[in-house]
Amino acid sequence: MARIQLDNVSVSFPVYDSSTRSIKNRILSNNAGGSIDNDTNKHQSTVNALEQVTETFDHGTRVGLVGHNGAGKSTLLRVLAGIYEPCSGNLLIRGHVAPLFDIALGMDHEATGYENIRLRGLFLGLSKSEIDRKTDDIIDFAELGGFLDLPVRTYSAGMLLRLAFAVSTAIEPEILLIDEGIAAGDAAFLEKANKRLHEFTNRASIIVLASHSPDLIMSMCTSVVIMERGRIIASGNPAEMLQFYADPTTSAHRAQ
Ligand SMILES: Nc1ncnc2c1ncn2[C@@H]1O[C@H](COP(=O)(O)OP(=O)(O)OP(=O)(O)O)[C@@H](O)[C@H]1O
Repeated sequence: MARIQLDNVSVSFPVYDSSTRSIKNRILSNNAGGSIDNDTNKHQSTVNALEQVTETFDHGTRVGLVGHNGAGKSTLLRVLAGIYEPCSGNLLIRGHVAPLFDIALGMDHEATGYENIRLRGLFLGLSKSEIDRKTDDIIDFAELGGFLDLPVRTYSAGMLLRLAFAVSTAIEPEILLIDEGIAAGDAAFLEKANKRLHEFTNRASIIVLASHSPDLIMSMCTSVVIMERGRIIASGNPAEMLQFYADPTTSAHRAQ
């Protein structure tokens, strides 16, 4: 059974050569982003993107990550995808993780569309024989015809998206990570992509979706986690959590 367990997971980014302007920082306290630690001696700041996140997502969970800009949603998804390592804490992931963001990651812009089907497939953890079995389906779905023989640097943004989306959704996901905004491509492709996304999500055991859209959260999620400055401040059922987030008297609202 798929499972995600985060135990006091923290992620911070050192930023060198930063001007720390502490007086200005104190006057203009920021509402977005994680917390910032300044070390004036070393001209270094540290952005604390995730701080001591402890949470468990079990089989059947469809969780929405909600929070202001810079609250840590994408960082959390990237930690779950193995793109970022936690600086401290423990992370246990049981199940094959499929990230549906940075979907062109692992592609080589000098290689052809066909070659990139293999590259991206390997990047997503497919074996060579699995890629062989799925290649016809990917080609049919992408509808790029003769362009698959050309280097992908010659593709438009929408064409690249077609190819990347076709490969990314050809796998059998156990844990599906989605950052909202897979919205390039023309209308015909978007309709097809939405249908495929629906089938794809139905096959996943755990979904973690970062979104600013209450409608999307309500339609997809069984639970919601509210993030603020790198921390989880509340979690529960979607309707209650969205109400909490929209409540002008809570800190979650003031941080927007
Ligand atoms: N590569 C990086 N270097 C330095 N700071 C970073 C980096 N990536 C993210 N951060 C910081 O980490 C914090 C969390 O960012 P993150 O992208 O996770 O937020 P988010 O909740 O996804 O925001 P949004 O809703 O705007 O997409 C922010 O303060 C951001 O400035």
